[in-house]
Amino acid sequence: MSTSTQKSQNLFQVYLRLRPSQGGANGERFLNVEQPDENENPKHITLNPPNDRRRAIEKFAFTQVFEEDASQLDIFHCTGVASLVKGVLAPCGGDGTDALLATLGVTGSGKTHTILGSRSQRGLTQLALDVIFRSLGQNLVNPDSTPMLEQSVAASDPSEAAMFAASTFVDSVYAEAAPFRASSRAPTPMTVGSPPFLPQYYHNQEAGEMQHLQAQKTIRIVTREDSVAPQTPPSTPRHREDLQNPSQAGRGIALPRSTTHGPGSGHGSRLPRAVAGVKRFMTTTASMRLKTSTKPLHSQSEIAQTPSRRLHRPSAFPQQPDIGALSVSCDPSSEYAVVISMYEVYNDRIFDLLTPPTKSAATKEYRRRPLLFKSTEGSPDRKVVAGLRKVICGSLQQALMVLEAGLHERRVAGTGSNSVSSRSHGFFCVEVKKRPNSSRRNGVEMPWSGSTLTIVDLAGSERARDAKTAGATLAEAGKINESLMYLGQCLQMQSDAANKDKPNLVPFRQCKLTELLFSNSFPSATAYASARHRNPQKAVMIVTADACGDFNATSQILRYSALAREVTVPRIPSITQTILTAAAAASAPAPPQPCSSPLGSPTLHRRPFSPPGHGSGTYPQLMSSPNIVRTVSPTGSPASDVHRITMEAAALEIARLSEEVEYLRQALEEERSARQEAESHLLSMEDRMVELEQVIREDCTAEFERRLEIEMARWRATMQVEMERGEEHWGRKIEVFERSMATATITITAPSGENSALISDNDDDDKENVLLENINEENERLRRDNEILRRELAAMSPTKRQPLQERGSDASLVAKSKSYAESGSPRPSGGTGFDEGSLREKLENLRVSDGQASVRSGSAGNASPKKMRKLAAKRWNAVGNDDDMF
Ligand SMILES: Nc1ncnc2c1ncn2[C@@H]1O[C@H](COP(=O)(O)OP(=O)(O)OP(=O)(O)O)[C@@H](O)[C@H]1O
Repeated sequence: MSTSTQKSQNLFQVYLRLRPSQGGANGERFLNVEQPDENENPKHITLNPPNDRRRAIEKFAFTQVFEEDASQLDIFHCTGVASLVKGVLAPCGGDGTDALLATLGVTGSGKTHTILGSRSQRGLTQLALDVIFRSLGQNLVNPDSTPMLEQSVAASDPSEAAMFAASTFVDSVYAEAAPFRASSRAPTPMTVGSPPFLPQYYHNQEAGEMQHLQAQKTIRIVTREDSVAPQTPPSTPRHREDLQNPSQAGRGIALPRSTTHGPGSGHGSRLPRAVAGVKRFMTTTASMRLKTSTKPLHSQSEIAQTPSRRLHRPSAFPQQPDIGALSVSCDPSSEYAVVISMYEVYNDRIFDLLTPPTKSAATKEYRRRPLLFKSTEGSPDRKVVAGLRKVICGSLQQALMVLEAGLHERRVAGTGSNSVSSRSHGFFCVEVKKRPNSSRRNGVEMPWSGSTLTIVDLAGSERARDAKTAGATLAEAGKINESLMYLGQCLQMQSDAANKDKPNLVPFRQCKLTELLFSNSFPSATAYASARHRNPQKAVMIVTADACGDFNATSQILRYSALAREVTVPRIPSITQTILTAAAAASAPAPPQPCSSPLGSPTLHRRPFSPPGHGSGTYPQLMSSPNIVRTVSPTGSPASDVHRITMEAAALEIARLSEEVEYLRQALEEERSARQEAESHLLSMEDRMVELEQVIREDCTAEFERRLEIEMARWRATMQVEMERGEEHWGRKIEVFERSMATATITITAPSGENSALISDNDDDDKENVLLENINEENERLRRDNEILRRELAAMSPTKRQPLQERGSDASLVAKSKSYAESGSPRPSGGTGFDEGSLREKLENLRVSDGQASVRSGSAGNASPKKMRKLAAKRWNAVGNDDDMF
């Protein structure tokens, strides 16, 4: 198991850190570190299954193993965080190398403690930030004094991010610095202040060092009692501001101020106040996050409903361990900008931790929108988390404030295994952007490039039975375990590939977590073709474990994360063999000699195990079974022989039954875990469906409102047009009416003279047209009547025709007309000929030009067309009466 050669081949360097023990199920230590050769670091551990001698002892290899007494500083130095930072800063020019630092382990094993530290000790994140800012020194651009920095960084950022200067962001998130005081809300983690009920020795300023040591000591003595499941039912995720937040005094001393639901709260009621505070402090201080809750939230929607409030500005951050002497070099010919972003992977979806939730218009709930991990226009060959909020920090202090704000939003919950358990995989990204120094000096805006250090605090794997989770928290656990299973597969593939010298085929696209962790591990397909070739990231995984914790969960994690694994110890003889040996020894005072048995078999064997339902027999069956072989002492009495045979059969039966029981127990365990997984999957699916439904409803409502708006606008426009048209119509009518009134007035007031003649002329034209129209209509009618009459006439007898013919038939009329035409003689006026000419004559007659007629026609001109028609008809009748046309 050589780890040195693997160091170069693996995608991850894998370190193991053991936490100070809390005690396992029975407090038995199952994990031992193998002592290394002289001047070497420990690299191997052995895993001895507790209370189960039949399970093999396994041996695992890691890049390095850190024992319980390893400090944060040891971890920082030995895992090579400084060299990761150096790769990111790229002191020799170029874009540098992306780096990934992650922790993996069972819930409560110390992942968050390692990555984020406690209120007295800094974690790897704070230490890495410290090194970055100290190393950049004068080369770091100050966002507050550099105009247009956000714009220029945003222009070179491929992830469609919203860029902010840290001062703007911090002012929007934090309220003004306030002195320590009791409030309705727990203060921000790591806030320094003097709790009102500190015991005397904590208040002693001169004893600062002692306090510090005391604080560290308290961290080391976390007891199992402190971490037992809360009395209240397990709660679901909650906001950090809802978590109880003990303050920190001086250097890492802090006591809680309110009673909580978390572990320790139960003790708090029984212990004196200060002691209870210390007790709770012990359970909570080892992580810088807030661990216990004052108000449990029961579902994700409850979280969504909680509007974000302004946080209390932290007044100080821990300074230990001190790495003031450490800095790495940066590129002196470049200027740098440090850009920070934070997000979490929750239920396989990505949520920004620096963007506050927004209130949904439809549901009135506060929700975060999931983001996509995708290729963008600016990054076609590499996927990026698109649409994050990113903050440009000009100092370590600003970066820590941003980190604090992001952690405040991360989902945590109290479970039976950890009082504040991370329910999501947290990603903290430090992008170190760089461009040539000369860029601004020459007035030419050069694009920013650079690399990213990503620090990941993974959620811990957990067993529902131990964690005592239910409902949404159980569903989350299902998702967490599922994503960790995929991560395990990827890690196993990488170590298998490294061991077998085969190319890495890591199935990292199975879930968001593995995609985010591994997608930068390989050069992209198009990277070689593109001008900017990026190196694969350098990655460090720190596996955390409790040597006395949950054996099954720990061994599972170690199995897939270790760089190499070996089964070193053969199986211990089974119970069957033990019983048989004992039975044989008991019943054989003298060495037994084989003799012919009734069944005639020569040797004694264990009956092979058959799973239930495969013909396992009862005692009489066993006795008659040909597989059973008995040994009979030649000197023994028949009674003792029978006794011995009975014993052997009993031993076999016991062995068979115990194997059967074992088999059933395993099957049951598998079934149970499968059921739990299925249930949690179902719950998470239900949650997802509810969320989807909500999103669809919101979308539908928005769409409906949009369409309604369009329809309303269209309707309003149509109505406007109609109204205008109506107004125009009535305007025209009124105009016509007014004109006719005016004409009538003029005609009445000036019946004679020049004007009168003129008006009369126009009126005459109008009258003529109307009359002509009426005459044509009348003509038509008369033609029809005429036709009818003619038909009637044709149907009559000749005697009856005569009188009518005398009145003049059509034919005679036509003839008459013809004769007039031929003779050229004028037609007699008032004749019965029905032709246009005579009608015109009649019209001419009608246009009697005396003043009276003009008046009448003038008034007719003002009348409606209907009235005019009536008038014309009357006149026609008058004419008809005068001159009978027929
Ligand atoms: N090396 C350590 N030294 C001191 N205390 C530790 C150490 N590791 C863990 N602890 C303490 O154990 C408790 C649980 O640790 P932590 O929250 O880091 O676990 P975790 O692995 O992040 O759990 P989860 O996955 O549920 O979030 C914390 O109170 C922490 O302070």
